[in-house]
Amino acid sequence: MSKLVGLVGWRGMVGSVLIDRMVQEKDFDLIEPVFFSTSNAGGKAPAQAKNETTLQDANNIDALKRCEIIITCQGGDYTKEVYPKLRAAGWNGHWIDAASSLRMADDAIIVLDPVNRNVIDAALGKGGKNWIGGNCTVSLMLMGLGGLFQHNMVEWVSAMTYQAASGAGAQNMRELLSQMGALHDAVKDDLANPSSAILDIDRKVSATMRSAEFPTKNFRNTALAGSLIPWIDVPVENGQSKEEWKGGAECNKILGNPAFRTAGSIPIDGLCVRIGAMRCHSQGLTIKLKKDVPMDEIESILASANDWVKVVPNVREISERDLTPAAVTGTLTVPVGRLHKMAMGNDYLGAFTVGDQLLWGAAEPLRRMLRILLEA
Ligand SMILES: NC(=O)C1=CN([C@@H]2O[C@H](COP(=O)(O)OP(=O)(O)OC[C@H]3O[C@@H](n4cnc5c(N)ncnc54)[C@H](OP(=O)(O)O)[C@@H]3O)[C@@H](O)[C@H]2O)C=CC1
Ligand SMILES: N[C@@H](CC(=O)OP(=O)(O)O)C(=O)O
Repeated sequence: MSKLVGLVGWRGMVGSVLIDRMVQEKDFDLIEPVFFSTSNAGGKAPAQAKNETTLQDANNIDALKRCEIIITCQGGDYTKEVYPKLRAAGWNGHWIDAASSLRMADDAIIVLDPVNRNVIDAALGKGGKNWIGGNCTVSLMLMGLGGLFQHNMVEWVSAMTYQAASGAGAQNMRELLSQMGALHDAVKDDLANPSSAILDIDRKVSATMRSAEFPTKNFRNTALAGSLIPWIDVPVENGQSKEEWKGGAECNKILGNPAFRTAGSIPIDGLCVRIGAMRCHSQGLTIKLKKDVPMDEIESILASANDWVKVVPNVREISERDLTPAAVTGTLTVPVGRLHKMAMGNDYLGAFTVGDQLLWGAAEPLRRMLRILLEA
């Protein structure tokens, strides 16, 4: 008989991408899904439902307890509220979660199986039950650079990120487009006139961006369209934002290394910046290698690390075509390019990588963890 799998948060942004991928990969053929809701218990479950066609209450511990596996994309507040109650009620099933709340817990594994299948298998062998998706920026960097870590070639990494609006949520994606529209509206007539002065256009754009009417509620009163935001998430120690802290903390945990900032861990740090892309995060990377390795060897190590990474030759036209959010969005491909030895020395590697933050950055590692559990 198929395992009873509870799905919470399936109609949100990450959840919808997860369901799409589960349909594409025919995962529903292997499970008996139970759909939960925090807002519409008793309503009709989506088309993928089989025997359980009614939405269950996502806050009802007894209803959740029936499931052998629960996947949640509902968010951190839901996890903090429901997960402890479920375990306290004696539930011993597998918990697969997109939210960050449990990531650094000792009994949780951050799942990214093309990179850390060994860590997942070891935890499974010891009876592990908590499988948490990593931060999108972290997962995408490891999908791109996985080969270098696998071959123990990395002394440290500096990551400068260019993160999409989707990372902040669905409302922020909408607000980015509203901002773009407002800027265009402000200069529509001037653009239609080929002889209008560009500095007049620019003045109107700047005035619109700074006006009180510009739609900025979701981006904390800051313009993103035509601008950028050099801070993501709350401040933590050492002048870092939490998004920057996750780079070091989560990468080391995913790789099974000692804890970040302790002996034997890999220093990973940088600056995380929001830009006006829709759903692809990009990163400019400076990688200090443990030794000088020839470029052709580096390229072949990167390219063979997993089935989704794609090495893009360091050629202008190919980079402009293949190494952009516009090219990558909605795909599982993680291109890595701009590969070159840097002016600081032959053991310094420059790289640029792009990835869809709702696929490998959020939904796909969860879906693949479900498959691992179903096949175990
Ligand atoms: N956004 C991202 O890039 C990433 C997010 N995550 C994590 O995933 C979790 C969910 O994020 P995200 O998918 O962005 O959250 P959403 O806000 O899109 O969805 C969360 C929940 O909101 C409820 N909801 C209320 N109104 C609507 C509506 N109009 N349309 C759809 N759902 C609605 C739904 O619950 P219900 O059906 O019960 O009413 C839904 O499951 C968070 O913990 C986040 O940290 C992880 C990685 C990346
Ligand atoms: N913080 C990420 C998105 C995200 O949800 O991250 P996390 O899963 O670590 O909370 C971003 O803004 O791009």
